[in-house]
Amino acid sequence: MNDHDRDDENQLNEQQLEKLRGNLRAFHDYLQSRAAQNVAQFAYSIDGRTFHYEAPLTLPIPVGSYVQIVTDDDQHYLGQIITKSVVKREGAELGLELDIQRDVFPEGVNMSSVTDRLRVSALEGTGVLLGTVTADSIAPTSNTDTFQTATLDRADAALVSRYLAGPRRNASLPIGQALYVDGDATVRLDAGGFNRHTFLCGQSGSGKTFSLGIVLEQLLLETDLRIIVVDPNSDFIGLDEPRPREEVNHFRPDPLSPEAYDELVGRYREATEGLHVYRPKTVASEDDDVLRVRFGDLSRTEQGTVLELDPLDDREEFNTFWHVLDGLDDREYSWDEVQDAIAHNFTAEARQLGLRIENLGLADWDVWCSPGESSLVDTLDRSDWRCLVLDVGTLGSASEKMVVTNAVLTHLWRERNRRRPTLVVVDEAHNICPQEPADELQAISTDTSVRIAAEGRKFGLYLLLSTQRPGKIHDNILSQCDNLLLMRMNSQSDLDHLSAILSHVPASLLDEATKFGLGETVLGGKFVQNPTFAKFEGRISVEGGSDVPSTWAKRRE
Ligand SMILES: Nc1ncnc2c1ncn2[C@@H]1O[C@H](COP(=O)(O)OP(=O)(O)OP(=O)(O)O)[C@@H](O)[C@H]1O
Repeated sequence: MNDHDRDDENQLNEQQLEKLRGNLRAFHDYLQSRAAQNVAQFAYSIDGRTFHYEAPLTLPIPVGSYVQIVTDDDQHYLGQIITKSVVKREGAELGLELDIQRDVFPEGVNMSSVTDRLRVSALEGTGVLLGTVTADSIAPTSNTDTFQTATLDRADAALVSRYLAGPRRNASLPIGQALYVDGDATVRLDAGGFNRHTFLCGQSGSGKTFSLGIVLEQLLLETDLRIIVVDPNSDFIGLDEPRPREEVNHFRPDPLSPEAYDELVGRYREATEGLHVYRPKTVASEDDDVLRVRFGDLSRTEQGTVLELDPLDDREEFNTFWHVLDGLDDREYSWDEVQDAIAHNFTAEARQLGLRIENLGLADWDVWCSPGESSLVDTLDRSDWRCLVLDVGTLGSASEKMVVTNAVLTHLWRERNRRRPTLVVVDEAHNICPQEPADELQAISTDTSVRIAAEGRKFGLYLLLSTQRPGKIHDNILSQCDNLLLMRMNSQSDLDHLSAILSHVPASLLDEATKFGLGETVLGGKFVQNPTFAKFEGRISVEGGSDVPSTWAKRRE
């Protein structure tokens, strides 16, 4: 064996080198994972209202979830995670002496020791202290509830349930289960919170309509609040029809026994006795009321807008029109009576007016009451109803929808001094109160909605507006909404818009909406104690307005 051969033998071959590298890597990973496991899991509070925390990456505490905090002196707190981020810190330096002869390395490689610095990743963030937990209460904290070292862990379902049940003087509306809790924790809305305006938004398919249905069902079951639903997609025409037990159970975590189902349905039928579904004559069944208004129910401005009359550009016609209306006995005139009066006015302007009506096709609208026929607006004045569902979705034209909606909103505002608590629910609200109205009818409905949003509360008029396009709603209305129900929303600009206008839910919680699944929501405002993450569950009534089934896409046999 010559010197050269001996050198080759002493040197590590590729396989041995790979093994050495592997061992070093394994040792590194072992120390790294030990370091990660040893990340402290602690919290401290310097103001008694909020806390800071650090925890291992593996601790499942999503933003919005509940945590239990126990201090060194055994004070227990319930907290909620508000922000969460990953920090990477430099850990200890790891050094390894290599007991290997220098000449075993291939040429150019020279190693007597290796060193490596561990890098430790951990969670850190902030939260709010929701209360001090004792055996019989969860009391608000004060600014003296400061602590330096406390352990932090996920809160158990029993504690979260206790918190969510809260001390309530008002009726509670169970709407589903809290998210991020191992076990059942029912989320209940405080019915008293509906004396504020409410904003519900989420992108298409997030479960808005289904969830709104649950809120309405619970309001019907548990309160006496009168409800008017402006329903542009015919989604709530089955609100008074309970589903069969199997279907009800399909949407519940705790299936109802036949007896419990009968009891619930019995109560629901009672609660919906005063529910009337108003539908266009073309589709109304015997049980439905006919969705019609009198021309005289509209304000003069609305009437002129329907005829597309401009007081200055069309001054002659406009003036004739006003005189015709003045000649009618009282406000309760029908469209037919107006047309009749125009036909009996033999002036040139009246003839122009008649032609205008004919050309606009106004006489063919389905929404006009015949002479003597009772109008939807008459019902608004009565007190023998509990809920009115207005199926404007089936009306023939967008203008007819707006006419009915305007007639209702204008009347409610005009009669506000009656002070009858009424929740006005408007689905697809961006069509009724847009930031930028597309036409005169929209401008009128926006104007009335802004008034109701600003001053309606003191007269008992509360809005519940639902939309998938929060950026399109008039800012002066959005800013008046004290309750928020946010479902899945992918658009960051919409979320930024919401957080700029609404202050009751921190932006970091709103941002969670991008991760929501079907039916999941964050609730904030007067109807919950603090922002609450939930999944809607427990729909009772039939959903209307379903999409056309995609059976055409089925695989061919
Ligand atoms: N919490 C839920 N549990 C079970 N099914 C749900 C839930 N929420 C919604 N769904 C179902 O998901 C589908 C879509 O829901 P929904 O119509 O309420 O969505 P949406 O946000 O109103 O959509 P769009 O704006 O397009 O009308 C429906 O078939 C509904 O039955």
